[in-house]
Amino acid sequence: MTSVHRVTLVGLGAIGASYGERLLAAPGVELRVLVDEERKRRYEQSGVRVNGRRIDFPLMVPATSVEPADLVIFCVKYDDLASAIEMVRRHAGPNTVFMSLLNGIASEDEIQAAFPENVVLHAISVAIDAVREGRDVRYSTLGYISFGDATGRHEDAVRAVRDVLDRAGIAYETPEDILRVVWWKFMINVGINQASAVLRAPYGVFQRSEDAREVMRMAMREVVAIAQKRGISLSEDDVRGFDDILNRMSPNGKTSMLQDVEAGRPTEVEQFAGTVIRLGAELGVPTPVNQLLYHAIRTIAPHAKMSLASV
Ligand SMILES: NC(=O)C1=CN([C@@H]2O[C@H](COP(=O)(O)OP(=O)(O)OC[C@H]3O[C@@H](n4cnc5c(N)ncnc54)[C@H](OP(=O)(O)O)[C@@H]3O)[C@@H](O)[C@H]2O)C=CC1
Ligand SMILES: CC(C)(CO)C(=O)C(=O)O
Repeated sequence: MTSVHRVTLVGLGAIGASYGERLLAAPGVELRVLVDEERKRRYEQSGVRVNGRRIDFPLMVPATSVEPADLVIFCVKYDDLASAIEMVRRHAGPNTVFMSLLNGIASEDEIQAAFPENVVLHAISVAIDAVREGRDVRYSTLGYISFGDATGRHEDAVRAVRDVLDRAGIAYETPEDILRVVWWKFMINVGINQASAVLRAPYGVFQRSEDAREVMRMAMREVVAIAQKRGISLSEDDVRGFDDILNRMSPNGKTSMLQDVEAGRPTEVEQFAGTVIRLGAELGVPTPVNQLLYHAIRTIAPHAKMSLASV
């Protein structure tokens, strides 16, 4: 792929609407936001706002026949990834590149399994402080997207995605070792998302309280121990290094997991503590902090019946 023209976005929530607004305005980009019939009706009725401005996103249902996308971007929560993958099939052609901005370490493998012949880039969004209430999304910083090709075979796809992000004015980095960065972000989410959910704490609480930061760090250190066993070079410096990013976030901003808890939505706890507990058991790494967080978060938020606790 040499350049990105058609972009299909699935998931018009906190991060999807924030990046979607930029992509919609980008020169040479035809954005299609893929939704089911029910969501289309709902979004058209309520409108979608980003930082207080109504944005008329081009909503498209899966049945509409379209030219394949050059780039598909997933911005759903993990529980909705399987349905999003099915919806996107008609937008996929042999040259479609996929990118998932979901947190956690599993979404790229699931997308690759569904589209084995396509290029799937690894990506995460760092330091964005988007908050969604209903269909109103607000952010003070978009942070940046860190992305790359873990196989080292698709430099052309990386170049094309860089170019479209440049046109959209979305900041990015393309690190040498994207898998390390994905694990680094996983460490952050296991720490701050889960600590913020149980403490009901926006970023300002972590900026002020050494105790809150210590709750977060205790959970992160279990990810560091697991990562090291898997040959991924995370360390205490990475745990401490997150303070710089945290201190730049809006004090009123909230992690996606705290937003889920407050809105009564299912959380991504299976992807965070659930994964840490499972990998810890496989690798002989104790994970008491994540076990506590796992059960605490499942106590305060709706969750799937099948889970780590019931298998
Ligand atoms: N919020 C943040 O600051 C950050 C979030 N992330 C990660 O990004 C991912 C998305 O998070 P976030 O944006 O907060 O989540 P949101 O819940 O705000 O948005 C997800 C959106 O996906 C929509 N959706 C779900 N299933 C489908 C489907 N089948 N077709 C079309 N749309 C669908 C939902 O629609 P509806 O609302 O109508 O149900 C929802 O609006 C998560 O993995 C999160 O961990 C990463 C970095 C920062
Ligand atoms: C890092 C953080 C906390 C904000 O970008 C995030 O990824 C989330 O809220 O899910």
